[in-house]
Amino acid sequence: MRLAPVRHDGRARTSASRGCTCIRTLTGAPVPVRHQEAQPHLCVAGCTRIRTLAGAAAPVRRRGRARTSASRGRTCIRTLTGAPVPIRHQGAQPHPCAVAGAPRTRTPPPTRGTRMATTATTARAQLADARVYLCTDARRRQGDLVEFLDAVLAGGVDIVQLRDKGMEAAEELEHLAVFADACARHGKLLAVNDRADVAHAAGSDVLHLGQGDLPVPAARAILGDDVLIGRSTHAESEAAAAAVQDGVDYFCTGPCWPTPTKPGRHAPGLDLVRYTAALGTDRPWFAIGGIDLGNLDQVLEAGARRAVVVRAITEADDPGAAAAEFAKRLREK
Ligand SMILES: Cc1ncc(COP(=O)(O)OP(=O)(O)O)c(N)n1
Ligand SMILES: Cc1ncsc1CCOP(=O)(O)O
Ligand SMILES: [Mg+2]
Repeated sequence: MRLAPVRHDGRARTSASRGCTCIRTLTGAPVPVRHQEAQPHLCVAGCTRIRTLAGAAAPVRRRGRARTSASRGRTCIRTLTGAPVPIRHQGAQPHPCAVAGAPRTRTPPPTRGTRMATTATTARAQLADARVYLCTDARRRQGDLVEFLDAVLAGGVDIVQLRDKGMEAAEELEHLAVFADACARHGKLLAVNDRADVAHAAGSDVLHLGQGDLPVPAARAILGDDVLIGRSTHAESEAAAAAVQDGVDYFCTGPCWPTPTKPGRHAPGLDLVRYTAALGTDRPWFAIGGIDLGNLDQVLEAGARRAVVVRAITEADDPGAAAAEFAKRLREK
């Protein structure tokens, strides 16, 4: 993944605001990014901005820290809905706001909700160690989201994704704030499905993209390098491509069995799991689709060491115990 050169030009808009436009070229194509600020921009020391997203003005505190000599990462802590969330930026050059004289004080590590934000390095190490990846809806029917998340994350789920198709972004962000707090309590990874803009706004560790979703370079243009990106694969050619594609951190193969959770999706079955295992890739990959505790041994025998699960945990009488059993059996292999 190429680092993105970022030009950050500040210019006064009104007496009370400052606007700047960052031109990012992550995929070769320049992407204008507009900011609205309430005060002079203190990128390194932290500043308060008013950012207008979806028409809503939100105070933003911005913090920056050097990553490598060629790149800088920044995390903005915003309060859009009461819950602070980080925003990650990538830039290849020192941020001109800092060059323009903002005080360069050491900043505390970025935070999301009540937790220390997962650094990209830590998140990638966690991904490498992950065995159980849960996709769940927001439990609106059960009304037990917090308890459910605490149970499954304590039980052994390593990554949890909010997968609630058709939900509007504002509502998704509200639920994701609850997921983020739960992940913070348990030190686990938060994943967003489909939408890079929502992953960015939620400060997610992970974005999951299917074959028909946003192309990976387009998602990287929004998210930078620090958010992990995963892909779905349903055929040998897709799995082989995902194993080597730039910008992909992990991939999933399946469905292993037809599943009502993904209606209409042809199931390539365990042959695809066997094929993927034979690739011998170092890139983390998960088997998905129709996996439960009754057929998990077949998935393991086919060569998978990681699994994505929906119903076998979300519909279990004891979701925490089901998560623990998946974790135990995947880890003892
Ligand atoms: C971890 C994980 N794996 C696969 C999927 C499926 O993604 P996709 O094929 O884009 O289908 P939808 O989930 O978007 O309906 C996933 N979401 N998460
Ligand atoms: C989202 C998705 N993509 C392929 S299979 C699947 C759903 C798996 O759900 P379940 O574990 O309930 O079969
Ligand atoms: Mg998708």
